[in-house]
Amino acid sequence: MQFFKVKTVEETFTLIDEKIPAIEQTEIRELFRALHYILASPVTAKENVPSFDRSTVDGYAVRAKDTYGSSESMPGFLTVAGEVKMGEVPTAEVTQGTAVYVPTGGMLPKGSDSVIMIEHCEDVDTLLNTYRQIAPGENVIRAGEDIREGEILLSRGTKLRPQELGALASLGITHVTVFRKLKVGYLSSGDEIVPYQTETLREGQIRDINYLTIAGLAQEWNVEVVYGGIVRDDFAEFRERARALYDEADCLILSGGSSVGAKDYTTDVIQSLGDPGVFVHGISIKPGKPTILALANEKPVIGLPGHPASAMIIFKLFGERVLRKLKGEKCDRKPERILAKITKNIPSSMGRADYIRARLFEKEGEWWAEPIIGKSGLITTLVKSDCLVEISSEKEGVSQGEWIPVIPSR
Ligand SMILES: Nc1nc2c(c(=O)[nH]1)N[C@H]1C(S)=C(S)[C@@H](COP(=O)(O)OP(=O)(O)OC[C@H]3O[C@@H](n4cnc5c(N)ncnc54)[C@H](O)[C@@H]3O)O[C@H]1N2
Ligand code: MOO
Repeated sequence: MQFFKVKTVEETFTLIDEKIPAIEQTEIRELFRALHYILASPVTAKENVPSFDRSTVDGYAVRAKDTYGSSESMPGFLTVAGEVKMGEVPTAEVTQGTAVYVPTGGMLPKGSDSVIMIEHCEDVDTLLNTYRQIAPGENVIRAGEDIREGEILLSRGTKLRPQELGALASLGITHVTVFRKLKVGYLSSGDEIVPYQTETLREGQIRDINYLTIAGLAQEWNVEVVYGGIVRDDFAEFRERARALYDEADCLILSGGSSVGAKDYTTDVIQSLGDPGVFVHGISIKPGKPTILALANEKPVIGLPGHPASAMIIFKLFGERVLRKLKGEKCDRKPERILAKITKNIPSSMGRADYIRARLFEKEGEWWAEPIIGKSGLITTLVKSDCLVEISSEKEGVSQGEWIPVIPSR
């Protein structure tokens, strides 16, 4: 009889971070096609953004000190000396006692250091009454305030979110060097599992759920999935099919057969793929205890527990981390969590982390999580839930009304 040497959740994350290498291949992508890719070379700014001082409001460019002492009851007086046109270098200059009209985003004219908003002054036939005093730099973005020439804007390993693409666009960068898109191979196992397209099930058969849930998550993470089909509980066939898929992909995901039953061949199949082999078999977590993580010749292999809710939760928690490391992403932060109050008592065992499916709702300005109770073989427990409540291994359950960490799903 084989027993699991279980790892804690924290130990598992540490092992993933230590062991999973980034793929080596990179590619150059046009900026518009680079969303969610991981930067493989740092980007240094070749110019200032903005390249000139600009106004952040519609108003009058002035020398701040010319407004000192101005108030509603005691306005100051300036002479309007012209107007700035958008996208053009101002022809007018600001000198002592003068102001130049400037629209939001317009270039600050020479001599000015700040902009007074139009609602704080009044232009009466080029005589400007100022009803506020303003400080130097007020309502102005300085040249280089957003990005300074020479600075490292983005480091290697940065995930390109829309805001990173925007920052790159501001510099006129049209192409970026990124790690190429990952390709994972997915294989379901089990004599009872049949393609989800099967119209009529024979008694004892189950349609392949995990392919859809796991491939769906992978696609959400910008990873291509190659489906290897369903393999029967036969060691030789399983090994052969797993090997073929492994050769084709950057990472192999096997579902089912991860436990220690007589027909659970996944561990042996994974060990046959290459060294160093399995580094986690069993995590002190519920659900998903029989999870397998391995590295076969630099390629990660993940053995997911067969129960659909377990497979999806484990892939979300650990599979995502494995793929982020493999993609070359810097991942120094834990998954996003929010705090919510729990609606009922949940018992849990010390030394085991529990991830409870739950539904979030707002009541009187506070977030509450209502647990969706059900076995890990029930996919609808995930359909009804929109978050996972985390009960860490140091806790013996949670009490109704207690604030607890929650991982929301999108
Ligand atoms: N003696 C023990 N038995 C089990 C343990 C244990 O610690 N000791 N752990 C249990 C837990 S927890 C889980 S989770 C399962 C994991 O089992 P396997 O990974 O070996 O998965 P299977 O036995 O192949 O399948 C489990 C269950 O899930 C269904 N399944 C499998 N693949 C799919 C799929 N692609 N789509 C839909 N459903 C699938 C399968 O029919 C089984 O019902 O082990 C427990 N046993
Ligand atoms: O831990 Mo298993 O994943 O409960 O069904």
